[in-house]
Amino acid sequence: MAPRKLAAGNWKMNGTLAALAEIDRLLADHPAPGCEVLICPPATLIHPMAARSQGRIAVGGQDCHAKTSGAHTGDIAAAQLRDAGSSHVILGHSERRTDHAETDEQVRAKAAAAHEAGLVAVICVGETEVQRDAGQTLDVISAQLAGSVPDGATAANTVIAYEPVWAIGTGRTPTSDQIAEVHALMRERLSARLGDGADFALLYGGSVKPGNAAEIFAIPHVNGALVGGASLKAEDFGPIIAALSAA
Ligand SMILES: O=C(CO)COP(=O)(O)O
Repeated sequence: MAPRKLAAGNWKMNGTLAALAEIDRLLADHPAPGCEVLICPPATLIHPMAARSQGRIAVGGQDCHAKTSGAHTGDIAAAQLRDAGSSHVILGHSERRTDHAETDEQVRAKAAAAHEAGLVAVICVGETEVQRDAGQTLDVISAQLAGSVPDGATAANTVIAYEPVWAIGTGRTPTSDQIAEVHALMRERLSARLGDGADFALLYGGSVKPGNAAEIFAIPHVNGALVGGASLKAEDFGPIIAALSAA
């Protein structure tokens, strides 16, 4: 099995019901994309987006709790995401690691909960600019992978996204060689630890735009993208989907 190609959008804390018009535009402009398409909107939009996309676009959450239910005000269980129409959930995004002090251990527990609920976990890793400048990138990625990916991870239930923190929302991207180096390392680490590590979809994320998508998708072991700002509008996300379909 070759890794699947996945164009994933992370809407972060953006969008109200009116933004679902972008789904209609995407479906009209790309009726039969040559890759999987996933959008992870704010939790308030999961159910209406799933209803609107009729299974033609996968819908996901941006976080879940490690427990199945209980007294956790403001949190959402993986099974609740699934019940609302999600098939995926982003976990360990750097904004959650920073804003909510999430640790690798917590991300690992959340991913196990996601798997238990039948969701695909999109687990994020990435170095800060200070860590890159200090030459620690490969060590940081190795440690995050080892700590955040649960033992039950398979290519079917887990996707890994490499998102350098300094490239998120900045318009800056690593060089192709820098992305290739990290993706090769991730492939090697997953293959060493998990039976089907060669088949995991590995995404790049951080300032992916229509103008740089084709170049990024040509890099070995890049099987798609996790797109923030450019996933909000069909006119931007559409060309990224087209570039991945053609890759
Ligand atoms: O964080 C990201 C996706 O999860 C990337 O965001 P941008 O594409 O806006 O840089």
